[in-house]
Amino acid sequence: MSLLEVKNVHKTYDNGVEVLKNVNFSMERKECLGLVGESGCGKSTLARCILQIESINKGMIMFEGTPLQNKSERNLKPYRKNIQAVLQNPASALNPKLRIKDSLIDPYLQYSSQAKMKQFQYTSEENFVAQLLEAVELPTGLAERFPHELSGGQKQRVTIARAISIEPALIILDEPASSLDVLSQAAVLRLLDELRVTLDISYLFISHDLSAVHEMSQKIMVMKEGVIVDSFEKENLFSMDRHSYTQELLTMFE
Ligand SMILES: Nc1ncnc2c1ncn2[C@@H]1O[C@H](COP(=O)(O)OP(=O)(O)OP(=O)(O)O)[C@@H](O)[C@H]1O
Repeated sequence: MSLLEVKNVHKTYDNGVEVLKNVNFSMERKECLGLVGESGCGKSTLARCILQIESINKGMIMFEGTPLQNKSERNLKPYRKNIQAVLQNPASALNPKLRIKDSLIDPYLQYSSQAKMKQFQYTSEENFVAQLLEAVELPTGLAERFPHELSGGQKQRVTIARAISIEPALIILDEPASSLDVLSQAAVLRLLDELRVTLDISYLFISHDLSAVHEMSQKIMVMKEGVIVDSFEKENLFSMDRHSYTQELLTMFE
């Protein structure tokens, strides 16, 4: 059984614009699936539909074989624990009024009854926060600070630490490094790649940057105007039978 299955998904916003058109794909455990496409093609809408923040008009989104739509918030809780997200802007993901330690402990407090922990052991709040900061290569001294006292790269590492803290099966990474400078981008992507292997997590890695997607993913999907136009194993990116749009994106490949 696949970890995530997206079947014939259509999404139209209230303004009548059809943003997702018959989207189909599945994801396996421990893999990184890349989704690339230009701005406005519907990538973040798809992410929000999988996260059950946005409803779909047609189709099905299944996690470990169970359809997620039409579930009550109470019945969705185990899935919310298992599908976490790291988004583009870390500043808006962190509560400015909370110290880093309080932001880090919050998902565990919400989901501890659902969390079967393998990697991070909760013995005390201080120790748990220290394990998380260490996992994302931040000094433990940052625990007492507020978000505005951290750099963009450090803030994004904190949001990654929050996402992994409850050991989800899947993390949706929506442009996780795009707001950072080039050096921090590379460092954050390397960290994410290492964490996926250490923690046995799957990623849906969403980006407009084909080279970053190629670097991170085992499989790649290409989206254009709400349609998955191409889908292939990473090794086949340069193959001659790629869709013309993938070939267009390849001309910008760094
Ligand atoms: N809440 C909304 N209501 C109406 N239209 C929306 C809404 N959110 C997004 N859209 C529209 O849906 C389309 C897809 O947007 P989406 O954010 O999913 O694209 P994207 O590929 O993630 O783009 P980007 O990389 O710039 O974030 C765009 O035309 C956008 O204007």
